[in-house]
Amino acid sequence: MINMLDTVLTIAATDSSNGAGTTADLATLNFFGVYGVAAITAVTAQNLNEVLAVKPVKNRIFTKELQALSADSMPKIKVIKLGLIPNEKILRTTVTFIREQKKLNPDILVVWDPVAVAGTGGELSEINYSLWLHIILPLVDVFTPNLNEALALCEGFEVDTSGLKNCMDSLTQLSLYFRKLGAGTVYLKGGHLPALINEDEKTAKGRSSKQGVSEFEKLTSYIYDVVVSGENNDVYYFGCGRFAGASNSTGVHGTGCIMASAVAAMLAKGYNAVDAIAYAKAYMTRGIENSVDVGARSRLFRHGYINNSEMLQYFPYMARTVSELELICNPAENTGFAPCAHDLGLYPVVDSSEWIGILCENGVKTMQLRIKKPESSEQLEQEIAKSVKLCEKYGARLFIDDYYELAIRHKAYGVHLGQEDLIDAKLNPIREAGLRLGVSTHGYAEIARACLLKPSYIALGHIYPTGSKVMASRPQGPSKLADYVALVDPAYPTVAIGGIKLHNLGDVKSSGVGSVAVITAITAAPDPAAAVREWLDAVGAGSSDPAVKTERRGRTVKKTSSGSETGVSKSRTVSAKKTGTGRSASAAGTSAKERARRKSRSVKTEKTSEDNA
Ligand SMILES: Cc1ncc(COP(=O)(O)OP(=O)(O)O)c(N)n1
Ligand SMILES: Cc1nc(C(=O)O)sc1CCOP(=O)(O)O
Ligand SMILES: [Mg+2]
Repeated sequence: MINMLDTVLTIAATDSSNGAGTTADLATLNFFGVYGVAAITAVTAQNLNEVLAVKPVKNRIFTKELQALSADSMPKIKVIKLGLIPNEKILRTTVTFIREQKKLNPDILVVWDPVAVAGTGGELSEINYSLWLHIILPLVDVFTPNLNEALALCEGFEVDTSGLKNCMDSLTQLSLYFRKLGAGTVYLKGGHLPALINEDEKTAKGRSSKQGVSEFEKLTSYIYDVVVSGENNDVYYFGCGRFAGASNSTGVHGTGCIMASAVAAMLAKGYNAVDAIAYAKAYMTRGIENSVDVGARSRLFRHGYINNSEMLQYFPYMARTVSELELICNPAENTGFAPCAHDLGLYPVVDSSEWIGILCENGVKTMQLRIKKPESSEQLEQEIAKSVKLCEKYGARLFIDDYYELAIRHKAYGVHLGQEDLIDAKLNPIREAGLRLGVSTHGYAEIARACLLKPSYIALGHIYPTGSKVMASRPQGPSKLADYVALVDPAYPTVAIGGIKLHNLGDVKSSGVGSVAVITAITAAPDPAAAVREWLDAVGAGSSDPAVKTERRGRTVKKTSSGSETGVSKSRTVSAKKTGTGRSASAAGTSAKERARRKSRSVKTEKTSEDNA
């Protein structure tokens, strides 16, 4: 269903082939359930081989289009997406229009895809954008150049392709150039990177990393996009497999337009820029892998929006550091964390062993010790040791928040880490000790990062406003919670957290989430023991853990068919259902490496008979 109030205006040219331009933009917006309107800047005659003609519309007509679309009789525009602008006259009118619109509605967002050359090679615009960057970029909230476009706009910049780390640093510097000129979020798409790698580096396959994957392989087998966003120039690396099916063509027609429209749609739906990019990227991967070869130089993208576990296989991975990004290149070594029950039940989060005792005595089977201000390191360690003993006695699962080294030392059941914690945490010792890992997420991008780490569960927060923690993000609400659960379940157990009380529990449970984490609903209750019992009645204590088969806490190590070791037993897999007609590109086009990676995304937990009881 299209929400007519989430309106996106695309300012772009037509494409007679409908692969790119305004019609592709409108198709994309439609699939995302937002309402699209268009102001045409030029008419182009194109097919999947070439651009035959570009005819700019008269500036007078273009001005009227904008006037018509901004009239009171139209839904309010939430996002403006800029595509092909053929000449300076149209660009000037566009800049004036955006300034006026931002004055009337400061919340309006602008996405700019700097189209200058068609994917098939034809020149589309006569504008020298380098001269305009300082005027346009301060008006732009999300800037989406591909690497070729970015390099054309930053004359003299050379990408350092000598290894993944240097390359990512270099792409970050390039993104920062646009940020300094005023762009909001910069989303630099790295698909064209292999073309920049020189002959010496191609033959330097011997320069292998310690994992045995050469730097050349790392740079060419996967696509890395760099996103720089926020006041502190936070860097996000998005990585995904390379679609091999497009290698002997100019690729899939219109992907730049479709990507920018997908981002615009997600912004109109209220997602932040980084989450919008994460989901839009999944949409792109799905459409590219199912693209159709009609015997032309470029392929036809296949649209289609879904939001459930089928989409997970197309999701990018997100990393905050290059060493995290390396996990993408070494799927066989990225074995994931020990599994836990799919349904963890009521999951109180408390700050002392005294509370842990109360929870254990009243039948809680999953809990977390979260001490934010320990009196001393000795007191902290004693509290952890005492809590572990209590939980062992009562057969309860104890996760330790933040202090993973102490959790390992005292053999806790698991560890819970947030996105910031993950930047410095050493994950290998946690994995090797067989402890479970729970990871906090607050939207699609963080879910994409969690999936890269293959944790034991994924926490989804914060659902409602909470007084227990200062949050950087907005409350997600039960509807987004349901979307996130649909995406990651059954691959990962899910835990909802943040502002959950008995009065909103019904909506939380309707999302299908496997566990409910609460602080104040129990710790601030007048009679905490009674509150625990009431919550246990409402949520349950969860199910038993998967069978314990190895030396410590049940990590069943199996060989996959590809021969790599995984830390989980695979009882179910999330299968890709191929949609529509025509030749599906997936089987033919997806590289063996990518298929292996997909395989490693199969279901993370075992569903025991108790799970289904
Ligand atoms: C179950 C669960 N979910 C989320 C959190 C929050 O963890 P984090 O983001 O690391 O924040 P702090 O709790 O450390 O403030 C959690 N603790 N438990
Ligand atoms: C510790 C914590 N983490 C959150 C997240 O979203 O990551 S919300 C939260 C506080 C939860 O407390 P209450 O149940 O009192 O709202
Ligand atoms: Mg933390």
